[in-house]
Amino acid sequence: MLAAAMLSPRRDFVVILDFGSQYTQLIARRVRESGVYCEIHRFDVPIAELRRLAPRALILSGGPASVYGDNAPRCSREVLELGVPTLGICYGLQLMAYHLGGKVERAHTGGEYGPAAVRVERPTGIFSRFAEGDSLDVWMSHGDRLTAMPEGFVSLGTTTGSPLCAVARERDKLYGLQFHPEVVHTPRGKEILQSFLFDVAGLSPTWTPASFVEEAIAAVREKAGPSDRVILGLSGGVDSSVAAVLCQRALGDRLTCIFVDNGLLREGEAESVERTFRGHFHMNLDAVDASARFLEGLRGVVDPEQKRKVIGRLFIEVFEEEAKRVQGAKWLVQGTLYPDVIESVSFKGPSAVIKSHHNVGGLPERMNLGLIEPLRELFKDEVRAAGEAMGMPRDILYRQPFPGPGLAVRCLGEVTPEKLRVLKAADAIFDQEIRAAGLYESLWQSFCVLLPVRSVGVMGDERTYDEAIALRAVHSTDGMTADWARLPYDLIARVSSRIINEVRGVNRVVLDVSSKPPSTIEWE
Ligand SMILES: Nc1ncnc2c1ncn2[C@@H]1O[C@H](COP(=O)(O)OP(=O)(O)OP(=O)(O)O)[C@@H](O)[C@H]1O
Ligand SMILES: O=c1[nH]c(=O)c2[nH+]cn([C@@H]3O[C@H](COP(=O)(O)O)[C@@H](O)[C@H]3O)c2[nH]1
Ligand SMILES: NC(=O)CC[C@H](N)C(=O)O
Ligand SMILES: [Mg+2]
Repeated sequence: MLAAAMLSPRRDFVVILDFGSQYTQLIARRVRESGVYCEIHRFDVPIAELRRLAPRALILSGGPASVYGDNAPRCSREVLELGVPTLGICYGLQLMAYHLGGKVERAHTGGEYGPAAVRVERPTGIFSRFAEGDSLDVWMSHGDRLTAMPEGFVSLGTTTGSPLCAVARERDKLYGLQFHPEVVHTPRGKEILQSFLFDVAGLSPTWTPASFVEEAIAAVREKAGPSDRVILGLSGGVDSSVAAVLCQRALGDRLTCIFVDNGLLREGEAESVERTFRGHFHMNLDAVDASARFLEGLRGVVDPEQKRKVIGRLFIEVFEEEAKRVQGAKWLVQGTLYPDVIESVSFKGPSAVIKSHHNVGGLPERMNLGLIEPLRELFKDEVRAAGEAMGMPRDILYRQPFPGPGLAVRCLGEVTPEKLRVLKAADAIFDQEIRAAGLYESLWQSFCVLLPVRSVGVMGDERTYDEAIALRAVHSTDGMTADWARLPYDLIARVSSRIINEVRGVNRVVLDVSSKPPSTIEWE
């Protein structure tokens, strides 16, 4: 199903057609940062659907193909005849030229990849915030280029490599750029996008966290009607926490949150979730202590994928049992975010399974519950902003991601109560020191891993033969790639000596200095 069929039309709203650029999400981010709601749709969204969506402006993304290529993704020419202000970026510009009678050719010079300087010739439309003769630093990434403008177009600016790198047919509000205004390497790119949104398309910046919260509450109320009961799997992570607070505002007592303590959470985590959501937010919270059951299920299981499968299965079992106890629940809330929605409509090929990630996805079909996904239009930072608009505390909104299978994938080999005790204690020390050093929020994740190795040490003149802890701290923007964090030596030294001194059973601490790829963030 297309995303188009799932999200709703609004007044001040932009559609981005995706031709496969690696920067498409970035375009969306820039538009939203400017206070305008936008959605990404596939390049071949049917024209009738596009009319129904009724965007106030269109942006055509870049893409790896060449417009005359056999399998080139092309939207229909009618898209350019909707009378909607349209900005084509890179491939998007080339496609405009293709449809409107311009000419695109492979550059003999081998293309332009990297920085370039655009000289502004005509400071109008998307260039209206500049002056004639200004030189703009921009980022290029293309092998094809426009060699003849379509009828009625004029040039707004040039570079030496692409004499036609900013063009317009102003009477139809059609604009094209060969360079990428959405990337940070085009420092004034945001002004160009904002000129397009506000000056050319006449939009207003109405997409604010508060307006989103208001609309989302209304939408949840409408979906659940006047009396339906609703359940939500609460992990204490950012997404489910924000979804919970939002749904509580919408539904009050009709919402029940189900929190599964699988015994694989960080030290103090279960207590903190109960304190925060039952105590502070006064929610109906069903906290199930299923730790014994998970440990029993994990007994003797060593293989990482097997562990993940056992945990996933038990999770669903426990959740289903609890859900049944909430009499008459008709809806399940999930914290699906916009990147998940985009992922499910993108045209990428199948990829290899590295780890089977799990969450409660998959429950609805089996449970006959309707789905409520109040965050499905949002990027992560917008979820946080929505949480802030609802007055949620920073320590919930800015927490590091924590995997569903929890400490089980950080306790290599078989998971036992004794190993969990050691891991939790070591991890709590690392966490305290990272926070005390003021580094918690700047790191994507920081945690301990208990290795399945014992080594010899000497403590108080006695020989020890104990466990080893690895410290893992990474920087990342999305978890897809990561680099190990260069933590200060003094901090590492303090953590190491505290863990060895304070955690019985550990006599060695090592540092993980691998990036992803080729490693992964978690060890299993
Ligand atoms: N221990 C748990 N108890 C109940 N539900 C859970 C638990 N762990 C995960 N879930 C459910 O699985 C979903 C997916 O988990 P995931 O970790 O991706 O998101 P999150 O925890 O809400 O947010 P974040 O991505 O910030 O960790 C959660 O939104 C929640 O509904
Ligand atoms: O919700 C989750 N369920 C899972 O099963 C899971 N496994 C890994 N992760 C998190 O995903 C990111 C990338 O992890 P890896 O580099 O280890 O694959 C990192 O942020 C990991 O913590 C999970 N999250
Ligand atoms: N970044 C792009 O959109 C590239 C467009 C086209 N494939 C080119 O090389 O010119
Ligand atoms: Mg989580």
